[in-house]
Amino acid sequence: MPVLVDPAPRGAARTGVVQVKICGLRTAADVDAAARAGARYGGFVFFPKSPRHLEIDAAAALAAEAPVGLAKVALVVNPSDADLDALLARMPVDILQLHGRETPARVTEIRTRTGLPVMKAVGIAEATDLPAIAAYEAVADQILVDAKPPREATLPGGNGLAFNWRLLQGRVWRKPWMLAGGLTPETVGEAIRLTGAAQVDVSSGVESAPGVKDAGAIADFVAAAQQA
Ligand SMILES: O=C(O)c1ccccc1N[C@@H]1O[C@H](COP(=O)(O)O)[C@@H](O)[C@H]1O
Repeated sequence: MPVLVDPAPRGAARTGVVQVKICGLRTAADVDAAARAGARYGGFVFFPKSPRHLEIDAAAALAAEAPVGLAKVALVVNPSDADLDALLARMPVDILQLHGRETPARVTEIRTRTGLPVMKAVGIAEATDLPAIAAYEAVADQILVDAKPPREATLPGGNGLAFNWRLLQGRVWRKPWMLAGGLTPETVGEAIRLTGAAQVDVSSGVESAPGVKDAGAIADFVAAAQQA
């Protein structure tokens, strides 16, 4: 599996087909639905408080059967070295998604230690949150631009919450980035048009219940993103 970097990552001047990540895959049918729909990335969540959480062996079994074209993204939150060692000893992972309070120094450490591409999530609610993206693009391979979770939220992501996409208009970053946060088959086209995102990520927006993926919604989401 080659390192996944979008050919035209630098902001609004998007060219080519939008690449899609379907996050929170929990069953073989979910993996199949994502791959058949044309998703580029499949996300596996390792966060026990999430309805999408998987034990390592369950995720490893799904990952082993995933088609080559679907990059396997392991979503972890403030992982210790021991957590990472345990995960990577048992599961083939193409990209690590860091979705906690990992500092830029910790991102560098994890990238060096694991040798894997790292995608760092940055939460956005207002313009003052944007400078964090620059700090992380210096050290991560990709940035996941997500909605900032509300203070009372149990999950650091996967809350089905969108942010004001206009905040990203005209912004240019050096590294590839992916738009996330409350996207749905109905809204992803507008989100892409407003932000110029070349990559998008969804979890709640393609579910019939928390943690239960809907194959039809996955197909609709990927089609809408690719047609935007
Ligand atoms: O999906 C989860 O349960 C989750 C848990 C902990 C951290 C992140 C999580 N999901 C990520 O959040 C964004 C947005 O998700 P949504 O589409 O708004 O539901 C996405 O990147 C997921 O990978």
